[in-house]
Parts: sequence; structure tokens; C-alpha cells
Amino acid sequence: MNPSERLTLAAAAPTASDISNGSVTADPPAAWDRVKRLLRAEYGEDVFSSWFARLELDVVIDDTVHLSVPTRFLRSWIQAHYLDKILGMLAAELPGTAHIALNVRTAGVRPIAGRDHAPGARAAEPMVAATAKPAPFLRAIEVTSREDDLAGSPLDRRMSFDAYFVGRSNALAHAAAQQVARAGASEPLPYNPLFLHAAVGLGKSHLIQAIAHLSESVGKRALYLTAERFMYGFVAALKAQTAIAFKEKLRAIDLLVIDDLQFLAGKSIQQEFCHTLNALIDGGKQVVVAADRPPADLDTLDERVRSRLSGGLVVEIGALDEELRIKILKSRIEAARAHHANFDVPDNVVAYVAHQVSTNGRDLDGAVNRLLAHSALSGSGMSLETAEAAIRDLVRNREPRRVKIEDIQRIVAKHYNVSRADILSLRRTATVVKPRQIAMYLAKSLTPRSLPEIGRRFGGRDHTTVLHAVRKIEGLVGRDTGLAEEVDLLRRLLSE
Ligand SMILES: Nc1ncnc2c1ncn2[C@@H]1O[C@H](COP(=O)(O)OP(=O)(O)OP(=O)(O)O)[C@@H](O)[C@H]1O
Repeated sequence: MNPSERLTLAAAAPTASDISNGSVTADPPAAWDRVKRLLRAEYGEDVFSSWFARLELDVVIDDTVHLSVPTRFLRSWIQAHYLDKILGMLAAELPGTAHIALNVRTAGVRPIAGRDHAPGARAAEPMVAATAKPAPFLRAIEVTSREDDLAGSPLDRRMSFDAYFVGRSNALAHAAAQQVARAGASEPLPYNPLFLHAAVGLGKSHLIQAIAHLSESVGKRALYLTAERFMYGFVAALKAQTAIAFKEKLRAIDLLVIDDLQFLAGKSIQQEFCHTLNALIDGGKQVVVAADRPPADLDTLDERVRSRLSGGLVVEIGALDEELRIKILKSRIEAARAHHANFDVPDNVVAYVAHQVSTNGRDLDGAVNRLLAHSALSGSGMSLETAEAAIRDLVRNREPRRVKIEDIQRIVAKHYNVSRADILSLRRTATVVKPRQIAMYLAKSLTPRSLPEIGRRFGGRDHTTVLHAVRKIEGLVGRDTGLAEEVDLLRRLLSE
């Protein structure tokens, strides 16, 4: 599906007769069960278990159904291939559904599925919203009017410099961000473009939104867009024949901030992005970009865009050290106390949580949510024991899983619709050889087993057969993006 098709996601409302003859229901969980059954029937068990088995209903707010998946990869895939289909089904099963918000969830606290009609209701209280960050595309599919096509993505006022803590891992990024934000509109630009990259939840979006806030407060015209908002904005403007206005708007600003650039897809959109980038930089306008990897690793991006992005300052934000994690936790606890005066977390508990939850800022938010929920339930003070119980699942979920060769064989076999016995057998038909070689390749890359041992576990094969399979798949993955995506999915299935 190309992005322009995705703009037609406004759902057709069910007719009165659909409702009166009982073919639709106002009960979100029941409607969602029906949609899942329909998806299984339409796409078959294999596709269903690959893409939809872990797609869950979170909550329905007004006309938007909030769904979630555990990984960004699944979200991108579903978004690109199945979203309009799911929206059509949901609209038929759940009257009044007009939009889907597809979130990436972290383990643990989730809103309870149901319909919430409260005027202006949000998906969750702010802390929860931070753990289940709305997918960028949500803002994109909300594009409905010509005026909206030209608007930026909403800024989160909590993501300011004041609320951003600085440590060793982000000092350089923070200093560069401050300089870029504070530079006067007519001053020479310190770094252009400024490219920030980091793994999930380490504060990229926070920092670049802080740049946009501060720039606006010193009188500059800043536009903050997720890469997907850029894509949809441009495509929507094209459809509405306002593309010139869209480009002019982009070029009339002092600062363009683009988030999650790794999601920029499509040749013509990349070309447009490249023109915009060149026009802005050459015209002395500041560009700030954030992504989950450095420009050189953005494989799907056009070489010219990558080299232009590498031409300014590229800074990585590293893992949050323990001191930084303590500061973030304390600030979140303090913020929660504004609404829950009895929520008191002693320093030794904060230190314990900071030590245990070492992954990222989003998990720290998740940990505070859990502490809050436990303290509300127990009604007593927050002891180390309570804290340990509260964050147990968060910590356990983060421990790297040891992958077993049997699991690899089972999951690969299921994915390719063959049996595990086929994989271990001597059969040499193509339908069995490919999954067998992929399974061997994954066994080599995901387990510490030696080639001879892998050979033994694959029906007593020689180590040279394993080596041949590993080399072959390695080579193919480098050339064939379809296969690379399949292997990536299998890896993720195995590491979850
Ligand atoms: N240095 C920091 N100071 C304060 N809060 C932080 C810091 N780093 C991360 N956070 C918080 O951690 C959470 C996740 O951060 P953010 O959304 O900016 O991550 P991200 O790098 O953009 O992740 P993603 O790649 O998933 O979009 C937010 O609540 C953010 O405020």
C-alpha cells in the first residue's frame, strides 16, 4: 500500500440497518475478538500468527480505536500493509470508529479496553501515555483538512529543556541542541543539519521537541514533524493540490525538526525531502533530525539524503547512566505527587529501581506507573519489597532470552508452513531447503553453538553443510530486502 492510499483511512460508518439487525456491537472487546477472527479467516493462520497474534486492543476513545503491538517493526509492517483493512473491519464491527492509533507498548501497565466517551479524554494519564507513546502515523491519519495538511505535529509541552537531565551520555547532544535553539535567526548556524541518534527511549524526541519549544520562545518559526507526518502532509497536500503551499510553508520557516527519520519511505517522498533539505540548508535555515541510527545506517534512504545528513553534526545519545536514571525517576515521582499526595518513594527505593531498570526513559516511566499502582493498592508506604514486586515483570522482561535451537526450528517451520520433522529430514525440495538454511543461519547467529553441534542438531548433518547454509543466507540477506525482512521478523519472534 502506498502512503496516498493510507490517507483514505476515514472509515465508512455502519448503516442503521447494520446496527438494528445486530451485526455490529458497541462492546469493544467483543468487536475486537470478531475482527481478529475475521483477520484469521481472511489471511490464514500463518499470516495471522506472524502479524496479528500480538496486536491488542488497548482502549477506544471517541472515534479512535487504540491498538498496540510489542515492537516498532510490527507496527511499521501492520501500518504499511494491513491498517486500512483493519480499520474497515473495525468500522463495521464497532459503530462510530473512524481512526486507529497503533502504539508500541512496553511490557506491563496497559489501559483497560473499553469505550471512554469523556470529552477530550486522552488515551491514558500522562505517565501512561509516555510508556505507550502514540505512533507517529496517528498524527498523520488525523490529517483531514487542507489546513491540517500544512500543520506540524503537536509538541508535548512536558518535553522541555527544563525537564531534560544531562549526564555523560547526552552532554554533547544537549549542548549542541541548546546552541541550535538559542542561535538568533540572523546568526550563522552552529551545526546544520544537527542529527541526533539513539536507541529507543533515550530521549531523542524529548531533546528535539525541547529545541522546537525554545526556538519558538526566542522568536523563531519552528516546525516539528515526524517523518510520517512529513510524508502524509506532503501526499495530502498533493491530493488537495496544495503541494506548492506545503513546500512554501516548509521553506518559510527558520527551523525544521524531523523526528523518527527512519520511517521516511517512498522514492518520490524521499526526493521531496531531499529538495526540502537542500533548499532549507542552502537558504540558511536550520534543520534538526532524529533517528534510531546514524545517517550511514539508514539503508532505505537515498544516498544523497544520507550524505547531506552526515554533512552537519551527527551526535549519538548513549544509554542513561544510573545517576541520570535516578534524576529522571525522582522528577517523575515528584510529578505524580501533584495528583497523589500520599505517593512517597524513599531514596533507597529510587536507587534500587534505577539500578534494576537500566534500559531507557520509557521503562523508567513504566516503573513509576507500577510503583504508583502498587502504593495505591497496598495503601502502605513504599518498601523495597513492594518495589521489587511492582517492577518484577519489567525487569524480567528485559533479561536477554537464551534462544534454543529447538525453538528456532519450531518457529521457522511454523512460519514457512512446514513441519519441524521436515527441517530435520533429508528432503531436498526447495520448500524445505530454504527454511532449513534460514534456521541454521539463525542457530549460528542467535546461539553460542558451534557449527558441528548445529549440524548434529539438524538431523546429523556435517558442519560444512551448516557453513554453506550460513554463508548462503548471509549473502542473500544482503541482496534481497524481502528475505532480510523475513529473517528480521524471525529474529524478533525468537527474542521476545
Ligand atoms: N535525559 C532525560 N531527561 C529527562 N527525561 C528523559 C531523558 N531521557 C529520556 N527521558 C524520558 O524518557 C522517555 C522516552 O524518551 P523519548 O520519547 O524522547 O525517547 P526517544 O529516544 O525519542 O525514543 P523513540 O526512539 O522510541 O522515539 C520520555 O518520557 C522522556 O521524557
